[in-house]
Amino acid sequence: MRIGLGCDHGGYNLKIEIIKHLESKGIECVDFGTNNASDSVNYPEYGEAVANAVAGKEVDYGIVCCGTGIGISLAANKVPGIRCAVVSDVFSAKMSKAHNNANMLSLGERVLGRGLALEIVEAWVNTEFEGGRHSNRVDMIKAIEEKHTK
Ligand SMILES: O=C[C@H](O)[C@H](O)[C@H](O)COP(=O)(O)O
Repeated sequence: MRIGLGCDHGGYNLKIEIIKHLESKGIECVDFGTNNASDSVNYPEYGEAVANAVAGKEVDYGIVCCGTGIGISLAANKVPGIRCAVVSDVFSAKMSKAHNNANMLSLGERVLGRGLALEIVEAWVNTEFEGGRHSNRVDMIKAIEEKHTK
């Protein structure tokens, strides 16, 4: 599995912890920046970069971090084909994959402690989409996207 990661300055330290964790499990990580926590940058740039890589199948999934996880997820979700879930608990992390087939996860460094954040990542990475009745609903999300991008 190959995962793309991105963040702004507010999510940088959490992103580094996540990369360390994923690499320790043998998961390949591609880092789309930013590269430090001290220079103020704009989260839409990094949300879009990771989302483009996911949509273009350069990576299998994306994980993004900012202060709250909200802004960077909003940017990522503007890229067609992206379903980026902002998550702050383990149950929602599992459901975002199992029911919503989220292809990106977004976390807030100013919201979550390191331990919970890594548990969320672990749960999300190890959960599969259940398909079945949920496939139709995910297709309906795609149909909305198509209706509004024509
Ligand atoms: O949703 C946006 C993110 O939480 C940003 O990380 C946050 O707005 C950055 O704030 P500041 O520029 O005050 O560090």
